[in-house]
Amino acid sequence: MFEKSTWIRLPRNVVVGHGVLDDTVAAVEELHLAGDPLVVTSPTPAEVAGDRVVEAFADAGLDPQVVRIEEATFGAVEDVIEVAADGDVGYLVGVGGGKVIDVTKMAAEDVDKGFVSVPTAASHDGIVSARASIPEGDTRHSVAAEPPLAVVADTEILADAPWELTTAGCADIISNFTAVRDWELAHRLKNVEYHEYAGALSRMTAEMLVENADSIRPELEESAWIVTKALVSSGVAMSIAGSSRPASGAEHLFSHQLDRIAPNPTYHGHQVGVGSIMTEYLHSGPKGQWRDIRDALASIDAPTTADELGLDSETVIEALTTAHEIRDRYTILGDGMSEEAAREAARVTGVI
Ligand SMILES: NC(=O)C1=CN([C@@H]2O[C@H](COP(=O)(O)OP(=O)(O)OC[C@H]3O[C@@H](n4cnc5c(N)ncnc54)[C@H](O)[C@@H]3O)[C@@H](O)[C@H]2O)C=CC1
Ligand SMILES: O=C(CO)COP(=O)(O)O
Ligand SMILES: [Zn+2]
Repeated sequence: MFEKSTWIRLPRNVVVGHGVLDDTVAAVEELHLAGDPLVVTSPTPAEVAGDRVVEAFADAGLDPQVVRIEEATFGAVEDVIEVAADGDVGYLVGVGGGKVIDVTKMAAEDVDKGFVSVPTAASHDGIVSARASIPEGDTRHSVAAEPPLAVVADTEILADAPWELTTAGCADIISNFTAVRDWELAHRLKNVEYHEYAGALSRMTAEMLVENADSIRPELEESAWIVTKALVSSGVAMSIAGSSRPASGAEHLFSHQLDRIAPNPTYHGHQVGVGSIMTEYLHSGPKGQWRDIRDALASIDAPTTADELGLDSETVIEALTTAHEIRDRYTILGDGMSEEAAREAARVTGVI
C-alpha cells in the first residue's frame, strides 16, 4: 500500500516591487488574521523599514507591539516568544536581515501564530523558507519553522541596502550548485531522500541568476528585483524539499564553522560562496567546474578568496577540516578532510 504523505507549506502573498512596503498592511489584511501584530526587528532595519511598518499598522487602527533583537540565538527566540504568547498578539512580522527573519519564524512556530516576512536586505534565501538556522555551542541547527504567510520585499529598500548584502544574496544562490551536488551524493551513498523538483528548481535558480549576472549592478533597482526573485525561488525549493538540502551542503557547513571560529565572521552568503568554490573542486577535481563558480561569484563582486573574506589561511583550513562535525548532514566532506587535502583544495582553487 502507498502510504507516503507530505506537506508543502508556501506563502500565500508574495509582494515584490518598488515601494511595496506601503502595501504591508494590505498584504496582511488580505490574510484575514485576527489580533494585533508583533513586529520583530533590529536596529538598522528598524530605521529603514521597521518603524514605518509599525506606524502603518497603528494608522490602520491596530496596536502593534515591537521586539528588537541583535542576534539569531535561542535566547532571542525566547525573548520574542515571551511577547508573542500575549493573547492580543495575532501574528508576527519579521522586518530585517536573515537573522531577524529566522528568529521571528521560529518564535511564530512555537506560539503557533502566523508569520509575515519583510526582508530589508536581499542577502539570504531564508526570506521564504520554512527553515530557521540557529547556532548553539558546537553545532548549528537547521530547524522546521513557520513559513511566511506573506512576503513583502520592497526593491527600493533592498536596492538601497549596502551592495555587499545583495552580492551575499547572489552568492547564497550560486552555492545551490554545490548544495544540490551534495544532496545527490548523499542520496546515492546514504539513501537520503532526494526530491527531483526541488533539486531541479534550486539548480535552475542558480543558473538563471548567473545568466543575468550582467544586470546585477550597484544602485540598479532591477538588480534587487532579479536577486529577490531568485531568493524566493530558492526558498520555495527548500519548502518543497521540507529541508534546507537544496540550498545548503558542505559549503554551508564550512560557513557555519567560520561563524564559530573566525575572529570576525563576515556575511553568510560571502562565506558560503567561497566554500562552494572549494567543495566544487572536491566534487569534480582540478579540471572541474570550480572555476565557473569562482567566475560567477567574481562577476557579481562577491569574494572568492580568504583575503577578501578577511580570513587567514589557517582559519580556512581549520573550518574545512572540522566542517563535517557541525551537523549530521552527509556531504562531499564525508567523515572529514585531512589537513593536507584541505590545504591542497584551498591552494589549487586560489582561496589561500
Ligand atoms: N532560514 C533559512 O533558510 C536561511 C537562513 N539564513 C541565515 O540568515 C543569516 C544571514 O542573513 P544576513 O541577512 O546575511 O545576516 P544579518 O541578518 O545579520 O544581516 C546582516 C547585516 O545587515 C544589516 N541590514 C539588514 N538590512 C539592512 C539595510 N537595508 N541597510 C543596512 N543594513 C541592513 C543587519 O542589521 C545586519 O547588521 C544567517 O544566520 C543564516 O544562517 C540564510 C539563508 C537561508
Ligand atoms: O542558509 C541556508 C540556505 O541558504 C540554510 O541554512 P542551514 O545550513 O542552517 O540549513
Ligand atoms: Zn545560505
